[in-house]
Amino acid sequence: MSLARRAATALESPFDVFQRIIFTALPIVAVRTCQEHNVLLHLVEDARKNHPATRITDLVEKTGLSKSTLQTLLDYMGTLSFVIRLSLDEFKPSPLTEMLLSPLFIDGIRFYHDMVTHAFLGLNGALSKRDDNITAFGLAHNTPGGPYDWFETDPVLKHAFETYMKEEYKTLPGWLDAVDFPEGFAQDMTSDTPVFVDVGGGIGQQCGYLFDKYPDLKGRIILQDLPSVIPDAITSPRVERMCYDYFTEQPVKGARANYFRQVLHNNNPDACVRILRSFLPAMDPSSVLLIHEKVLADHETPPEYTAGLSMTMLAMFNNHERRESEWRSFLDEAGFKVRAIKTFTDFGDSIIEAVKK
Ligand SMILES: C[S@@+](CC[C@H](N)C(=O)[O-])C[C@H]1O[C@@H](n2cnc3c(N)ncnc32)[C@H](O)[C@@H]1O
Repeated sequence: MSLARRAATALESPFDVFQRIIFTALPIVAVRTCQEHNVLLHLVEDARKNHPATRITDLVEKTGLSKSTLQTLLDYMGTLSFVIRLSLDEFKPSPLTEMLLSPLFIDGIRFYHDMVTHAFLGLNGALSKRDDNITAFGLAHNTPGGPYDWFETDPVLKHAFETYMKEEYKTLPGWLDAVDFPEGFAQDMTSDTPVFVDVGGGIGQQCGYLFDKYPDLKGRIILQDLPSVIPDAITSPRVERMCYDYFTEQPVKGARANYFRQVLHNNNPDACVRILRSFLPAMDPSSVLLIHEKVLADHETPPEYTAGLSMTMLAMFNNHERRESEWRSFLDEAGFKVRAIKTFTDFGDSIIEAVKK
């Protein structure tokens, strides 16, 4: 993909480059609008009923949007191949339309459109303030708190975020393809041994991934997150749910694997050091930290997706995705040494295995 993108960029004229930049916000705006007003749903439902096309006058009636608004929106959606125009007044779904109605696209786009895109637009202003305590997210949403505080008052966006976190990586290789968990972390133990603690584990999708892959795994699987998140989490006899603030001492002692997925990239280096140090008293000689994050090569430009996620961290938390040397440096500062780094996607998704020094 990135090769194709570079080839296309090489062919672009200055006029093309300018349009590409100024219309950047439009795909997410057009898709979110068509989702919210059920435009895509009506196209798909008509196709399922074997209607050869959906007439614009029917869409006007069903959505309440005006004919000219629908024409404009659907013209733009057509340029993205998200719908197909058949005539002046008739449309049908493209091969991509139904995908835009799946949980990842509905909730992931809602989360990015309603929350993150505003923060992107606040970034320039926030950086101009020259104050590390001001985030683009805070400025854009006029709030002193961070995104996780915001979720406590906005259950719809909180649900959208949880679905996005659950669904986004399903099509990529998983971390258990890179790590032999039973061999590496589950030897010589009883059913009382804490084998896996998923710290800031959200609704517990990685706990589910572990016990689905290894149904005979012995030992306790523990999911930890904030009190506002745990009630939404997976209910399974295999998973103990626990409210825990990762800035306080880890209460589960001697766990084989303390796993953090996309938790540390929300926190600045000082906060990461504080979080990691809160695990030192809980680590015994068989305990390992498994940090599941992007590990960017020190001297390379990351892929577009990873660089975009890094911009998201900048806008939302004043943070970024980290290079290998940064991970090594603050793990060292927190009292850990890196035992291995296993990278398992083209986007830098990696497991950093770290042990107490
Ligand atoms: C980016 S999400 C990652 C969720 C999950 N690990 C995953 O990868 O799907 C970060 C998680 O950290 C949790 N979190 C934020 N602050 C926390 C804190 N102080 N203590 C524990 N969890 C926290 C959030 O509620 C959220 O579920």
